[in-house]
Amino acid sequence: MKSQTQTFNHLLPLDFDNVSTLPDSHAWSTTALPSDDPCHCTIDDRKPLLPVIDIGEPGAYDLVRHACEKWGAFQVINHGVPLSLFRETEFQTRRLFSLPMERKLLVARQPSETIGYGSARISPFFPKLMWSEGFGIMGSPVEHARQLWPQEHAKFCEVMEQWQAEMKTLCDKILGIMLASLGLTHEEDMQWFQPINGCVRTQCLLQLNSYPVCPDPDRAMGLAPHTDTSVITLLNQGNINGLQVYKDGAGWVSVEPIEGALVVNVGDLMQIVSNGRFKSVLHRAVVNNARHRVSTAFFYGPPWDVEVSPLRKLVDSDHPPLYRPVIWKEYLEIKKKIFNEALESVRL
Ligand SMILES: O=C(O)CCC(=O)C(=O)O
Ligand SMILES: [Fe+2]
Repeated sequence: MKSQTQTFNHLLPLDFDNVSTLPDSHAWSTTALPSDDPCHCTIDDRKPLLPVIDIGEPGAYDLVRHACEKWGAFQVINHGVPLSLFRETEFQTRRLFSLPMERKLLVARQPSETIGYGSARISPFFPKLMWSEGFGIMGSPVEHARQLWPQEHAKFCEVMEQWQAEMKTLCDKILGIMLASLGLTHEEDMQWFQPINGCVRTQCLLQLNSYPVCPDPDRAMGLAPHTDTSVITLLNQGNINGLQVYKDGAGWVSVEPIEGALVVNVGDLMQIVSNGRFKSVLHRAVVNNARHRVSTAFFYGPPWDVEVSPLRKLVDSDHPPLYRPVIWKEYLEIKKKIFNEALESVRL
């Protein structure tokens, strides 16, 4: 009975609108708290800032390589995605999360699935629950949207499909820049990344995240520390502070929101294909007691059946392969079992 209740809690978020104090289930121990670190919520002058890169500039390749090696992340500007679409996507995201809990539960995510409404998928790996709720979309969200808004779902679907299309095109481009920055071309070096009829075959997930106003943000966690399983992730974090990335030697660094910028995360698969040159960034989201924050994360990866391994040209006698070949589907299963230890477990 007890374990059933726990599983239930891990899947379904709290009805945050009806909670005025932080329940014990969501109160993190002091060692895991965001506020154990001076960087919480404010930008600290002593901390380095996550690089902001204009990908239209000729020097972008070197900056991208440097950022991926040193941080595993950067903010991208001048990427061509219209600001109006950023606003519409945020509007539709807020519209979804502001629905009453009974309605959101109509599209609750099943335990083995990634799409639908629920708690953070990483919840089972932590002793406390997170102050957030999420909604996963793969391709058309129409089935779920129809249940959420029997009459008025067309606009939500249109905006989310347009956002996914823009994110996919931009990921194709950014991955091209990342490979080129290492002296590689996708045609020769990364076979799954070859466009067929002008289109790269990929498997992507759009995750909408919501972090309601929290009565006790210093004792709560929005999204606990994790690396993304993707090749790369494009995150629109909106205009409210909350995202933090971990940098060796600097600790947790807040990522300053910039209107119209997107955060690019190097994911686990990119760390594998780059043979450890690019690092999968550890990151988390903290919460606040004043403003409801939403974000959208677009996880970009190859089709499930593709085998991923360190790219041939990055391996030689001085640089032996650091990771064994792994099929993406298999890697996801490993991640579901051992979470942040997954990368280490495929290391040679
Ligand atoms: O909301 C954020 O800033 C972070 C989201 C994130 O890391 C994720 O969805 O994987
Ligand atoms: Fe993430």
